[in-house]
Amino acid sequence: MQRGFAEIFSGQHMMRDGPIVVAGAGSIGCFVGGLLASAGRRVSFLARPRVIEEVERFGLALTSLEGSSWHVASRQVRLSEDPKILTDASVVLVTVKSADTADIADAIARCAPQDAVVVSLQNGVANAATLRDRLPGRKVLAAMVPFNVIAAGEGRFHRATSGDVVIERDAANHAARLSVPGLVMRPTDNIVGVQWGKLLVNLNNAINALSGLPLREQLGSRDWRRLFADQIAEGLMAVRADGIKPISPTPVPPGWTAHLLRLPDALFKIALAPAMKIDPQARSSMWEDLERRRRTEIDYLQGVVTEIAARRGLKTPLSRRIVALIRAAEAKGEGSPRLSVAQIRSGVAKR
Ligand SMILES: NC(=O)C1=CN([C@@H]2O[C@H](COP(=O)(O)OP(=O)(O)OC[C@H]3O[C@@H](n4cnc5c(N)ncnc54)[C@H](OP(=O)(O)O)[C@@H]3O)[C@@H](O)[C@H]2O)C=CC1
Ligand SMILES: CC(C)(CO)C(=O)C(=O)O
Repeated sequence: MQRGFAEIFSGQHMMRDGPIVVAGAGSIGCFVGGLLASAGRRVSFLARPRVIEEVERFGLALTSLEGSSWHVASRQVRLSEDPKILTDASVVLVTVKSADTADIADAIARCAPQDAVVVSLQNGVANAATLRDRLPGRKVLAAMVPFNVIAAGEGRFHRATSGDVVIERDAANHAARLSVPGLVMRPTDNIVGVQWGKLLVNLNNAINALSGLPLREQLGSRDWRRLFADQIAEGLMAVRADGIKPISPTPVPPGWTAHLLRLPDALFKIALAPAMKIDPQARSSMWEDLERRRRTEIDYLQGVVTEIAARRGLKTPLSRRIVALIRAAEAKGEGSPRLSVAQIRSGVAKR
């Protein structure tokens, strides 16, 4: 056996003792990677210079809605903008936005060991497939992150909603290997259903980004919830037309979500408040993209719905309108356009 490559047997698989490398450390990567480091795992961050400077200067101060906190000193993680940091990875956690998946896959192909296990912690339903296409012969696991992370600056990352990560089950049990205090990874035999269920929830990312409101305020208003419900109804119609059975990331089944969202405020609070704990500051990752003048993931969320609809001859006017509004906001580069429900619905036949 080679020095430094102590192999741990688990089931039929072996795992090298190399670090976990977070590929594209931003909100999710710093939070998940930080929790792993705080539990004593060796963690490396492939990150942009601004993130490296922030972590070098402040370390990581991780907090959660439930009141837990963790501090990770900068010396507890290795940081680099050079993909060569992937060279000794045993696990690579992919946490870039969907448009960057192909590029990060190419970096993994060039630099990471062939037996490093690649885990996608991204939203959308196509990232694991992109990684598999570009990383032939490598083990790629899809996972779904249900919680929101706020990047508050100066190394502070706050988990602003709750939930466990769900990860594709594998014989080497990466769900257990990557679970540490504060971070539970639950294995599933149907990650595809889980990802499509999350996609339906993520259709609110664009609505939230267009509104400019915190998620809690937005979801506290029936008009906004009705808009989200109409968006889910379109998404569900498209997804079902493609023969997909989504699994909800919340305790509410996908078929019921739209009905519950349409309830009057008082009833909605009673029905969903226990399941929906949201920090008053939480906003969707797409809102953050608009604010930071970055490309959004709209093509991988509403864009998937409109693509299925086009193929199946279905009408999804609200999804099309929202794609157009997000594209316009990206092009303008002025952050959230802070639209009203009526402005978003303008020109879209009401259900
Ligand atoms: N934020 C959230 O609350 C949640 C996010 N998600 C999903 O998780 C995924 C990650 O989201 P999030 O953490 O918000 O994204 P972020 O944009 O915060 O983080 C991704 C980071 O990766 C960097 N990056 C991209 N390419 C490279 C590269 N080649 N080398 C080094 N760094 C790179 C980006 O830099 P740059 O911006 O300069 O390109 C950015 O800093 C997305 O799919 C998102 O939808 C899921 C649940 C919740
Ligand atoms: C807010 C949350 C957790 C669900 O929409 C999310 O996935 C995101 O912001 O991308």
